[in-house]
Amino acid sequence: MLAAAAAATTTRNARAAQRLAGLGAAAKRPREGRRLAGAAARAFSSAGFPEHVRIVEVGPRDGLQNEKTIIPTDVKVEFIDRLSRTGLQTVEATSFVSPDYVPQMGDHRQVMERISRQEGVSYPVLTPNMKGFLGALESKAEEVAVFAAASEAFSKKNLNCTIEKSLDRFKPVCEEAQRQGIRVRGYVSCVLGCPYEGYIAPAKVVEVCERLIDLGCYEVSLGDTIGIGTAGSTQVLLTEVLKHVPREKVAVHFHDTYGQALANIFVALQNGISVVDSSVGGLGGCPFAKGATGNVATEDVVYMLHGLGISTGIDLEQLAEVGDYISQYLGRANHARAGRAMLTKGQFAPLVAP
Ligand SMILES: CC(C)(COP(=O)([O-])OP(=O)([O-])OC[C@H]1O[C@@H](n2cnc3c(N)ncnc32)[C@H](O)[C@@H]1OP(=O)([O-])[O-])[C@@H](O)C(=O)NCCC(=O)NCCSC(=O)C[C@@](C)(O)CC(=O)[O-]
Repeated sequence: MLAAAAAATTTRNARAAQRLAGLGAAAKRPREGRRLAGAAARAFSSAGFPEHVRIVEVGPRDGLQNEKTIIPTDVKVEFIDRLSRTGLQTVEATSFVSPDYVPQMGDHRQVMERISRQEGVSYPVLTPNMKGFLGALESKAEEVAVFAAASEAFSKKNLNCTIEKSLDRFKPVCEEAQRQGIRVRGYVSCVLGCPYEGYIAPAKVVEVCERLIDLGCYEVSLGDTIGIGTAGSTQVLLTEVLKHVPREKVAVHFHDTYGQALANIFVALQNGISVVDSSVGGLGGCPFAKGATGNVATEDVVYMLHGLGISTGIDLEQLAEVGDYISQYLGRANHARAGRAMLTKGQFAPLVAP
């Protein structure tokens, strides 16, 4: 399946490269790209990097949740549908949370009803408690996510309860999900720092990760909620986490406040991690972490991954168009550097095509 996904991407990227570079020069570019990607893949996979990375696109949820003006449901549906056609395997669609806390996600039911679900694409939704889970179930969600924090202060702001209480609330969610055959993903926020408490000890992150895995989460995503991490602190954290949690159950989720997200993802890849969360156009922010910027841009992550010879199954050109669509709708700058470059006339087409 991975080989098939990689082959499909190769063809799509080759076509994209031809279109973007202008046919004269492009005729050779896809071949050069493939050669480069092959050489990079050999070099990096022998150094322990994954051969394939699954991107968890969180734009429709993390990306939009902090927008102050309510976005029409039609636009959210169009956004999700466009993302689903880019080769992404996972598009986090919405949150079944209280509209008093996050008004932007108040149309969760309508979003789930109206999206065109593509085969092979998962549409997880956030469910902080049984009320949210039951709503998700009625909306035929096939995957949900519970979200804890490694910081008590953040947990109180985000979920209005302690970490322990949040885990108590997740227990019946995970049990019922298991009975219904629904996959549960876990998040841990503030893994590299908290807007209220500052430094967070890696041991605390490990403890919450282990609790989520014990509850039945198939994967835990480590959230650098305020984008404060560096390559150094990411490595220190992963060294601890990977002593206790199997590598294949760990994902990373970086915000890009300090511009370090790509470097941190590179460190995660070096540690063999193969699931990365991101938002097209670098959208996003958390209503409970003021001043933190959006997620790392998916376009930039995919460009880096393809450059390392790591397959994603994603058509980068199509993805860049979706990032542009939503940025234009929101009337804000597109924060994806690779996305902007690909869409700018006269820019060099990417050479890589894994
Ligand atoms: C969890 C609660 C609900 C607790 O909030 P609470 O006030 O303690 O809840 P409650 O159980 O006392 O209920 C209060 C009211 O909320 C209702 N309620 C209760 N549950 C739900 C629900 N699921 N959906 C809709 N309504 C709900 C409930 O029915 C009741 O309504 P009333 O009787 O007063 O009319 C609240 O704190 C909440 O909704 N928080 C939202 C947090 C959130 O969405 N944060 C952003 C996502 S996390 C994030 O961005 C970080 C992440 C994942 O991206 C990773 C990273 O970057 O770090």
